[in-house]
Amino acid sequence: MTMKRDVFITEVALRDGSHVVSHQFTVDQVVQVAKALDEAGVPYIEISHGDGLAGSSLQYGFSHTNELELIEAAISVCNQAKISVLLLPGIGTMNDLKEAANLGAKMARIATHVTEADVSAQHIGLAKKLGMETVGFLMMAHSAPVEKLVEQAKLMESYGADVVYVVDSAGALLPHEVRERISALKNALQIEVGFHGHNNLSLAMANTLVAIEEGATRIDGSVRCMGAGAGNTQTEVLVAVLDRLGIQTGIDLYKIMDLAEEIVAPILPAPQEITRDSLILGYAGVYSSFLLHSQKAAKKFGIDSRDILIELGKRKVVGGQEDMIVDVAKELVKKAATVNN
Ligand SMILES: C[C@H](O)CC(=O)C(=O)O
Ligand SMILES: [Mn+2]
Repeated sequence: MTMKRDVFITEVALRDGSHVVSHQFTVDQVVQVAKALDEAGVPYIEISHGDGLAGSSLQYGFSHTNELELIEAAISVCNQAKISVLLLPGIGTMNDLKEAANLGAKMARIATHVTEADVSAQHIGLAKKLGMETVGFLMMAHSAPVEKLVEQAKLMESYGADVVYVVDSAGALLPHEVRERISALKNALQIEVGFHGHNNLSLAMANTLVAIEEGATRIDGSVRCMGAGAGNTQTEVLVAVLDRLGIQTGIDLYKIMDLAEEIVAPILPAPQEITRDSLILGYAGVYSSFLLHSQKAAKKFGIDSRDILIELGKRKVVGGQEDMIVDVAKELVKKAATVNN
């Protein structure tokens, strides 16, 4: 029997949550989480390095286990859930996508900075050719005006995307800004619209509900908020809230609560909360995955990680510019030395 779903949830703890464990997921962890998500009725489970396919590198952090091995292992234990992969053109290649599709990944999410959708044309085209459900993922959506977002989403639609997402990578969007963006996309596009939130300003749930009110039907969540920064919209809470609203997700509430408590919570290095640093991410509009890199640099150079993050926000740094974190830290140290002399 096919499950009626009003909203389709993509669980991202095994991809966005990879940032939380510095990309050290093991096969055993992935198998346990994916199996339980599948049994709970989650329709899509994303698995890749936190920065997408082929993200394992000095720049982004090396993975413990090759992501293709993780994808293969997850597919082997899922009966109904489809495995999704994330790919950032320039990090992942066409070949990486082909390998994931050959293993059985059914959905490809092609992620670009919100103003750079044109670099997704080839990858969206290839994903469609490979028979994958294809999503355009417009990151750092707070950093461009609504008209720009619409223009870029239309490009992704024209390349063949089945869905376009508003991605609040920095957890910086306020509810009225989510409303404007989702409603503009709903008016301009023929395809489905999605929303991916981060909880740095404690607004992930509110923003997700606004997105659904405006017609978004694809929603990302992470169990126990296991995602970069303060994490994403908490999946098990979202399932409960949507159930109260009479919106069907097809996900079993008790089962997703149990897996959150018994399987995911023990994997977290610390419970996900809004710390002063993750709050600054949302406040300054900085990519959530810069958190751990900035904390590391702050420790190394003996400065306040908030100062690094605020400066990165001023410079409007985008994903892929992780090397700027150390540059900024060095400049701050130099500036402080000049002031003190
Ligand atoms: C590569 C990023 O971590 C993608 C994402 O989840 C975001 O921009 O948010
Ligand atoms: Mn994210």
